Amino acid sequence: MIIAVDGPAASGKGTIAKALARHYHLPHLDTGLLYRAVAANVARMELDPAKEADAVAACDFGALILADPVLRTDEIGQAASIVSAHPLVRAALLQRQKRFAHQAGGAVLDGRDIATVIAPDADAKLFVKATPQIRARRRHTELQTHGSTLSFDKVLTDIRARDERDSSRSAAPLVMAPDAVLIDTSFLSIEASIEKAIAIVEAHSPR
Ligand SMILES: Nc1ncnc2c1ncn2[C@@H]1O[C@H](COP(=O)(O)OP(=O)(O)O)[C@@H](O)[C@H]1O
Ligand SMILES: Nc1ccn([C@@H]2O[C@H](COP(=O)(O)OP(=O)(O)O)[C@@H](O)[C@H]2O)c(=O)n1
Repeated sequence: MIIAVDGPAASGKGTIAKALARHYHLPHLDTGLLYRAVAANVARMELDPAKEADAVAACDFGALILADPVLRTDEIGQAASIVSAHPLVRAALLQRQKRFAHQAGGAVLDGRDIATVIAPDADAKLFVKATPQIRARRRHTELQTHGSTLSFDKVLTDIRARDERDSSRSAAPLVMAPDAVLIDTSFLSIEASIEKAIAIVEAHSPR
C-alpha cells in the first residue's frame, strides 16, 4: 500500500505520515529532508541556492547529512524552498523518491508533490492543512525547543513566503490532488488528526 501525505509547512503532515507508517508497519520517507539536504550542501559549498546549476551541483549528498539537526532550522527550510523550485533539482531527486514509494510492500511519503508527481498511483492520498497562524505557532514552539530564538512574527513571515513560493512555482507546485482527502488540523489534537488519517486510509486501502 502506498500512502501519500502532502501539505504546507508545519501543517502536521510529518506527524501524520510517521504515525501511519507505525500503524501499517510501512517504511516512511520525509521528502522535505532531501530538499533541505540540498540546501545545506549549497551552503556548505558556498554556492547560490537561487542559481539552478549551483543547486544541481549540491544534489549529490551522502545519507549521513539527512540526520544532521541543522536541516531542521528555519534558514535551511527557506533555502530548501528556493532550491526545490529548480526543475533540474526536482529531476535529480525524482527517481530516488519514486523507488522508495514503489518498493515491495509499499511506503508512506510526505511532502508537496507525492500525490501529484511521485506516486499518482498511491492507494490513499491525504492533504493536510492548517491556518498560517496555527502552523507558525507550532513551528515557533518546535524551533524554540531546539534552541532557536527567532520571533513568532519572523516564523510566520517565513512560512507565508514559503507557502507562496511552493504554491506558485511551475515545477511540481504545492496543490491538492483532485482525488486527495483534506484534513484540516487547525483545531484537531495530534491524536485526533492521526485517528482521522487512519479512518481515511481504511476507507481507501486495497482489500
Ligand atoms: N494537530 C496538531 N496539534 C498540535 N501540534 C501539532 C499537530 N500536528 C503537528 N503538531 C506539531 O507541529 C509541529 C510541526 O508538525 P510536523 O508534523 O513536523 O509538520 P510538517 O511535517 O507538516 O512540517 C511539530 O512540533 C508537531 O509536534
Ligand atoms: N516533496 C517536496 C518536499 C519538500 N519540498 C520543498 O522543501 C521545503 C522544505 O520541506 P519540508 O517538508 O521539510 O518543510 P516543512 O513542511 O517540514 O516545514 C519546502 O518548503 C518545499 O519547497 C518540495 O518542494 N517537495
